[in-house]
Amino acid sequence: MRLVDLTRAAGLPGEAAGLAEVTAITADSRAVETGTLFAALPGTRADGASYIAEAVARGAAAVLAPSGTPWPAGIAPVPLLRADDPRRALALMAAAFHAAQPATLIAVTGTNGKTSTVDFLRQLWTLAGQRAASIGTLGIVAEGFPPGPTLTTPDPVTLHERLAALAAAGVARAAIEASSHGLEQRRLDGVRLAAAGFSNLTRDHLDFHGGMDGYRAAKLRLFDTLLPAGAPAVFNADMDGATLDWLRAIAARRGLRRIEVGEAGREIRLLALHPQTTGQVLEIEAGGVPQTLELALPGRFQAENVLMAVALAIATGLPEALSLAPRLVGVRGRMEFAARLPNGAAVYVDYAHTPDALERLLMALRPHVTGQLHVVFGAGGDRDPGKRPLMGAACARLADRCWITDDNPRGEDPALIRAAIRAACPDGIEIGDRAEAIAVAMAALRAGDILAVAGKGHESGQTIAGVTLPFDDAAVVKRLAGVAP
Ligand SMILES: CC(=O)N[C@H]1[C@@H](OP(=O)(O)OP(=O)(O)OC[C@H]2O[C@@H](n3ccc(=O)[nH]c3=O)[C@H](O)[C@@H]2O)O[C@H](CO)[C@@H](O)[C@@H]1O[C@H](C)C(=O)N[C@@H](C)C(=O)N[C@H](CCC(=O)O)C(=O)O
Ligand SMILES: Nc1ncnc2c1ncn2[C@@H]1O[C@H](COP(=O)(O)OP(=O)(O)OP(=O)(O)O)[C@@H](O)[C@H]1O
Ligand SMILES: N[C@H](CCC[C@H](N)C(=O)O)C(=O)O
Ligand SMILES: [Mg+2]
Repeated sequence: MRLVDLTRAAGLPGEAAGLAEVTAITADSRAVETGTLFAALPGTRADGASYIAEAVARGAAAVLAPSGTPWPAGIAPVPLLRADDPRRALALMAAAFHAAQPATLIAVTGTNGKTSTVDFLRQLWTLAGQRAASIGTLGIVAEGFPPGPTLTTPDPVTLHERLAALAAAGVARAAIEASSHGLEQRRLDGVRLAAAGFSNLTRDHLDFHGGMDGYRAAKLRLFDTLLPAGAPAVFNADMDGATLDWLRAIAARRGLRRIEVGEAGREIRLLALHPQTTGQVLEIEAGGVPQTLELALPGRFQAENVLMAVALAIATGLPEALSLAPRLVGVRGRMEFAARLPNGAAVYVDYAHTPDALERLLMALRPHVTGQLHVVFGAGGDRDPGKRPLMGAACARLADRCWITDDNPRGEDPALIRAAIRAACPDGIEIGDRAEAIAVAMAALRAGDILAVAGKGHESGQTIAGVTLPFDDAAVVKRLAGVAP
């Protein structure tokens, strides 16, 4: 592709482009080959500008860099494109380079519920006989596609290459998770969105965003910058009032088609929720019509995610979405039933790794407990340390027995992470080794008890001191329970 066409797509002046041809785009100097456009981005650990010389030596056809970046001394010149917002320019260029995208693309953001909601959307479309994909923490889920990388929101170069491949394979519908990191880093700026959803905003990722205001602002970009005017915007009306007010104001200012779901919802209102043995019956009012909806999924948070997915599907042309919802099945690692012990006690695996998610999970399990509710949990290293005592407090308040263990300590001392949790969960029993903690907790279960193994959900590895070893909560539970995986 001609460099000048890429600069145009990114809204940059074209003079620097000359006659150069671009055969690939990357933000990683190590992946540069002859003809590649190298985006030199300042990051959290390194500055891409310091790799310009290496990229040129490898044959870069052009370089994209932040405004003001000097050309390194002694390096043969190639076209240098300077942008005030180089990450956005990169995303727009990647979109132009790969061109095709599924016609109906929906983005879902919020602290919790993104993976579940995009999975439910893919399921709804598939149940309706349409080829569909979901993209996010579980990778790319689409028939015939490998899962690929598992950032919640992929980098724009990978994303647009995959979106084009999906479109070429006839996948016309896709739902994608918009993480706050992804939105902040402009990973989605080149995506042509048909609709977007916002589930909730509670504490997470403050290490990256500095505070709740920065975290919220990153998520609001989906609505104030990325979603085209007139497009449907679905909000869970039960989220915190401050964020909902922001969203409503943005929707009004930008002419978005606002749709609200939840107990306080307008378009789909949740009137009552009746837990059943393995699922729940919802009383709802949809489009002003009272009706019941039977779900094969337990837990109020799952009901909220289903209503969000249904509203997004209806808003983008699937009127039968509500009638398909009873056929939705659970998402890997999200309130996943893992095993029942001979005495009847049940074990669930879930991805709750924030204070709110733990609270919602334990509240969802409580109606099913006739004995005691147990939870095995920890907190990830190299992530917001402030959430650790809050996670401890949520478990201390809502579970009967807490087992504090390691999640992914990454580069941190696991004992210090556990101590930070225990400060707010003093009765928690500390067992660092995760498999041992699960085994001890399972051995303590009596008839009528439920154990939640929280924090790692679908994850297939545990990262300790920077090394990831195979570890799968559900597999450990099943092995201990003597159940086939
Ligand atoms: C904090 C963060 O999001 N970092 C992501 C970001 O890295 P970065 O820009 O900070 O990169 P850096 O290492 O400082 O390097 C700066 C630049 O120099 C380049 N470089 C570096 C070395 C070299 O030899 N040559 C070279 O060109 C790098 O490619 C990069 O462009 O861009 C990288 C490439 O796309 C990502 O791999 C990396 O994700 C890291 C691994 C990560 O852990 N991200 C997590 C926190 C994340 O994004 N999580 C969210 C949220 C999950 C949730 O919702 O819970 C997600 O969407 O997954
Ligand atoms: N709507 C919700 N409200 C509150 N908690 C939820 C909700 N949906 C899911 N959860 C909790 O959060 C966990 C993660 O859910 P899910 O993977 O769907 O969220 P996510 O937003 O994709 O998370 P991540 O940011 O890690 O990708 C679940 O296992 C559950 O404990
Ligand atoms: N996307 C989240 C996942 C957290 C999962 C949990 N197991 C942990 O390691 O903290 C993050 O990177 O913060
Ligand atoms: Mg996710």
